[in-house]
Amino acid sequence: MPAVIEINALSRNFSGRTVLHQLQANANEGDVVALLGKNGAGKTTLLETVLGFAVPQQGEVKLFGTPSTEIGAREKQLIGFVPQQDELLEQLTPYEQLELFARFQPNWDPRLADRLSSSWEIPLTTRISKLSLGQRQKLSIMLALCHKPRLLILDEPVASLDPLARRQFLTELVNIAADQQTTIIFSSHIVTDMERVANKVWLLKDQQFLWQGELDELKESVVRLHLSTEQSLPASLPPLQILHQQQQASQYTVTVTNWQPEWQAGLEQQLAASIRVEHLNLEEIFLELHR
Ligand SMILES: Nc1ncnc2c1ncn2[C@@H]1O[C@H](COP(=O)(O)OP(=O)(O)OP(=O)(O)O)[C@@H](O)[C@H]1O
Repeated sequence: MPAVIEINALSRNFSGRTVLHQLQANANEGDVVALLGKNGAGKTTLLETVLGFAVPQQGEVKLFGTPSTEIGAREKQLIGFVPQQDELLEQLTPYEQLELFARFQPNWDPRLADRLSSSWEIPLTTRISKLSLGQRQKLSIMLALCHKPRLLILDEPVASLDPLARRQFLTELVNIAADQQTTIIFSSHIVTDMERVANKVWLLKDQQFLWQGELDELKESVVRLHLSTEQSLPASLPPLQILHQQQQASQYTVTVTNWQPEWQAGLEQQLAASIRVEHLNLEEIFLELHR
């Protein structure tokens, strides 16, 4: 079975300025991918390219085994998308918008739609133009979720949601990824949320994936070492890559990548040091990688 998403040597530029360079990644059924990057790193550009909205200058993206710029109506029905700026029809009410959308979606789940609209208190009979930003965002999420997509792409879906709605939304995501084996690509600046639900991370920096792989492996690789030694530390510690280093007398704090637990004993011996390894959460890792 082909991967749900295959990104192959993908490059994008705007007016000669490279935004994405030679990206390579896969996502399979049931993967929940956290797409991370600073403002302007290229997250929206990548998601829109994955969806086939633009032809890349180099490389390609395949969805369900077909180039994303060539997918037909049948594959499109397998995709749910929450864009950064919603595309709701201002003159309709949420009820009318949901009805209209459901008409074109054979897999529409009316019970899920009823449950979400009631727990999210969507004012079903108010014109969309009169809704708050958070209510609009909830409605956009419903349109993407309720037809039971096999691929769900969410570009900053929770920026305007209150903490309660965000928590409910995350629970829905976890459920659909587990129950339906939906593949989810999720971009957000609320990194703690992503850490709760993602099993993979795609981290964009300087036009490339600085990390593309399992979240657990990233958390094992980037750690903070607390060293106590009377020796001065060498400038580099290959194969570790030092991201940041601080010293107070004989105490060093060194944040590294490429860490492997089995190296601890050898490093302690080499540096005549005792070492405590501190594991970081995803937000701390993101900050360390952007120092
Ligand atoms: N249509 C376009 N024409 C020219 N440049 C563009 C276009 N779309 C995006 N860019 C540029 O590409 C870069 C990446 O933009 P993109 O919106 O993909 O970033 P992002 O990671 O989604 O940012 P944010 O977190 O702020 O939403 C930016 O420098 C942006 O100015």
